[in-house]
Amino acid sequence: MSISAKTTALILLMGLLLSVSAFFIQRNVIYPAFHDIEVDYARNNIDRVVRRLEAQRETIDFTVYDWSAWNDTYSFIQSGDPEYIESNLYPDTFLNFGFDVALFLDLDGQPVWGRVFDFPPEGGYVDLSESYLEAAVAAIAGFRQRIDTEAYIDDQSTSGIVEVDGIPVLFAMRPIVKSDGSGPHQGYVVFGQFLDEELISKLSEQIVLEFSIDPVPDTGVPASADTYTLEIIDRSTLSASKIYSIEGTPGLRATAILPREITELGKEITFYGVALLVFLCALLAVALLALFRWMVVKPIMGLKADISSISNAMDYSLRASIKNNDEIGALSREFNSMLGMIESNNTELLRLNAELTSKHQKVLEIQSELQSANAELKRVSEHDPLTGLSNRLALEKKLKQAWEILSRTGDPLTVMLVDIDHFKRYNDRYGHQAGDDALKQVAAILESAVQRKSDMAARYGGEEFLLVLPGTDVDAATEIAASIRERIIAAGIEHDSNPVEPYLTISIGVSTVVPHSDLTMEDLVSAADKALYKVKESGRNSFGYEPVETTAQ
Ligand SMILES: Nc1nc2c(ncn2[C@@H]2O[C@H](COP(=O)(O)OP(=O)(O)OP(=O)(O)O)[C@@H](O)[C@H]2O)c(=O)[nH]1
Repeated sequence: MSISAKTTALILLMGLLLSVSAFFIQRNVIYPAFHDIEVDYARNNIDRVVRRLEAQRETIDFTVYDWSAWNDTYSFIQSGDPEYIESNLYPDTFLNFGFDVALFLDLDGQPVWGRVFDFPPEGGYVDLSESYLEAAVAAIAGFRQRIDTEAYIDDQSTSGIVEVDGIPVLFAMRPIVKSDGSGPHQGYVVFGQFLDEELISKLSEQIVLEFSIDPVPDTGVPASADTYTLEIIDRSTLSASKIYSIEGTPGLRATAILPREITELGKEITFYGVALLVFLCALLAVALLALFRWMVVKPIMGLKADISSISNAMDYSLRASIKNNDEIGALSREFNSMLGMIESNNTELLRLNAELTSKHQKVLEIQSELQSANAELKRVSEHDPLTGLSNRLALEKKLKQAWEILSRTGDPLTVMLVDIDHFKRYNDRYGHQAGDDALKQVAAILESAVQRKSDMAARYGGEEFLLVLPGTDVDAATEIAASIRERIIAAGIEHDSNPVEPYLTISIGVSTVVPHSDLTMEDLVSAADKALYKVKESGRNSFGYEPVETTAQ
């Protein structure tokens, strides 16, 4: 797997991890945070509804307070004077003060005066007293028990919600006292307001929030101030409810249907956040990869191409180009330094090789000279310097070798001892130099007379020569000896002091034997010598044969 592929995989993995992390962070942290904000928002809104209802109750209570601590009301409740009603409590008074129900109760809770009006939106009013007054008194009168008559009477009041013919009525009740707040109290003033659709709609407009109310039966269990009910209706709406309690008694459940804009916003932010992150990760991955390829892969591939071309060309004087001052640049420098070392080693190697070749050449020359010298030494050591024939040393080696070979093959070995007749006289007559020349001439004739490769003509000593003829029997030897004598005569070398003939003559002693262990080489040569002696005795210029006799014989 290439570095590029590994890096791509790593970056993609990191991008994936980042995106997954972002997704889970958005889902488990940000989205729940939005949800909490939405819940707070819902609670705040339903609290606004409850506060608005409470404000409405306070308004009623404030109005009740005005009317209950008024000397005219105090007198009215005692006297029942209709003048008070006619002067103050006509329908418009209801409308102006914002109540629908007005009750003046005596200390026993019996109505001294009471009216129930409805004010339709189209104007005017409807007197509902006949239908609802009795029910309203029955529902409300009992609340006077909540007023503590032993306490400072001017501070006493009570409020509540009752249902009159299925419609909740928000009311306030206070004891009737004198204008200065003193008592004893003489009954109770109650003003109430129908919490009908019209009023709820009006209140909704005021707080810019639609809500609805439902009566809550008094179970006797006080509702907690923090009792909220939140229900998700669908993706875009939720319902928030809270019990509106008065003096600890649950009265109404206020419910608002709220848009889930915050959650939707959270979802959108989560979605777009993750999408943006994924996009940025992809962008970053592409950018990082491009950067990586440009900064790392490209220089490495460049270095690889340089190395390949240098390696293929095997030219270590070339250098890799250094384009960056970073780790890859350092690598290129190291490579170049290594090339320098290789080049220097190569040069040294070539120099050493040339030196070695030259030395080898010299050794070969010396070897050749040595061989020549050896050959010359051998030649000199085995040849006679005057005649060029083999000398005694070579002769003895030859004889020994031929003796050993022929003793195995059973072939005959002939030796001929050749001696120049009266050579002393020749020297005396012609001089020693002429003697040397004559020796050379005789040697040349002897050399040409032995034809086989295995034959040898050697200078035996002085004017004596010995011919060694392996494989030559007596007959052939006799022929050769005769031929040699004739060739010497034919040479016609003047020797006028020779008593035999006026030219140079020779005498030859021949002996032939099949070598065997009972004889020695010396026996053979001795026989030839004996034959020569006999020839010399019998007048010279001839040849003679003498068989071999063992030393023992
Ligand atoms: N010029 C020359 N003479 C040599 C050489 N070697 C030996 N001689 C001579 O050869 C002569 C041999 O003489 P002798 O041994 O008496 O024999 P000869 O005179 O040949 O008599 P016969 O052999 O009996 O016929 C001597 O005078 C030697 O000096 C040589 O290398 N050069």
